[in-house]
Amino acid sequence: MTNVKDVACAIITSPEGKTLVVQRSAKMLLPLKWEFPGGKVEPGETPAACLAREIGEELQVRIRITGELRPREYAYETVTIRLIPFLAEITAGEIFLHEHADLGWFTHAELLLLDWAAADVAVVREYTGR
Ligand SMILES: Nc1nc2c([nH]c(=O)n2[C@H]2C[C@H](O)[C@@H](COP(=O)(O)OP(=O)(O)OP(=O)(O)O)O2)c(=O)[nH]1
Repeated sequence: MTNVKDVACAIITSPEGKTLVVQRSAKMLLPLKWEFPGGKVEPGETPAACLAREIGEELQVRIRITGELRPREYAYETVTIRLIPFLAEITAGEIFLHEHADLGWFTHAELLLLDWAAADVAVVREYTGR
């Protein structure tokens, strides 16, 4: 498909096994939907490099990538994205939210109850095994 935007996102887990999710602000596209932190891959950038940059910008922490899930394409009304999910852990820093309305650390059962950005639903199913 033409003009698909690659979006890298991080599924960050804590040592206790909870998963970090962020809530989009009321002023963003997809207002107040929950998503994994990340963003659009820029020209010439690898998805992994994009993720490190976006996580620095959005959360002010550094991460280590530990795995990948299946990329998922989703056609919104105005844009089609390919969401590229990475599994990751925080290696340095304290989270400070720069762009999002809220964040939470959730169990797998709790993840399934959130109001997700539509593209994320398939990723969350694969991740939680539901
Ligand atoms: N970061 C992230 N974006 C997601 C997820 N699921 C999902 O549909 N998206 C969408 C929302 C946006 O349209 C796009 C990511 O763009 P972005 O975060 O770099 O930029 P943005 O929302 O500020 O959008 P824009 O104003 O730059 O167009 O992917 C997700 O889990 N994480």
